Amino acid sequence: MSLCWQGLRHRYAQGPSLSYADLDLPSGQHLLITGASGSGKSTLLALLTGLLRVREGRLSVMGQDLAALSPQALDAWRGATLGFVPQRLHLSEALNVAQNVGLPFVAAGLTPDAAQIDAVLLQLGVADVAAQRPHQLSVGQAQRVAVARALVRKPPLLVADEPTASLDDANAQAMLSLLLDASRQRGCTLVLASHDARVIQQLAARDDVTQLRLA
Ligand SMILES: Nc1ncnc2c1ncn2[C@@H]1O[C@H](COP(=O)(O)OP(=O)(O)OP(=O)(O)O)[C@@H](O)[C@H]1O
Repeated sequence: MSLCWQGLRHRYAQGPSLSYADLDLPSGQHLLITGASGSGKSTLLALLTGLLRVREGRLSVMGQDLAALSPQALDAWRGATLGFVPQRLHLSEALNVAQNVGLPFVAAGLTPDAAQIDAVLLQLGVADVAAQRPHQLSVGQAQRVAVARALVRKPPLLVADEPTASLDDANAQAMLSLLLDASRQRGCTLVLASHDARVIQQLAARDDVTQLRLA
């Protein structure tokens, strides 16, 4: 199982108590988390990525029981296991494209691996803009750079939060294809939270995607 939880619940001190139906996601399956605004998608992503500690229930992500990790071990686990594509791409204007893609190494206290950066830029078709700043990129190029940054440390898990929310149809389609293709090529598990009807319609038809609807 790549993802597995039982009795998972998160209680906000000044907010709702959110409980999640048990799930076993077989290896090779991707997970699409859907649900209306406020149904708990972001909270679930925060639990799966270790940003919120599991206080109730059991949660295993890529074979690791997250509750068993110290805060330091959780940081190290996150750096080695998880590639994250945020809704707003958060590319730094102070850095060029190659430096942005190298940020996951810096965050882990490592020297950016130039060969891995070059390889992922090439794979995602943005090697030619490596020296440019984010504001010089098209929307599509910026998406590719954000996905390259998520993949540069070869994580087995790729997580995207509402990756198409602010995109027109063409760029939304491009982003979705990018995430699916990158996951297939690298053998990653993809976890995607979205309430975008375009995404749900396209992914619902695939037999390698499990849909989790939150109420
Ligand atoms: N830090 C917090 N403190 C208290 N309540 C919170 C906190 N964060 C989220 N909530 C509440 O928890 C519920 C679930 O929020 P969450 O952001 O997980 O939902 P969501 O499905 O991602 O929504 P959206 O699609 O609007 O981003 C909501 O009622 C929200 O108001």
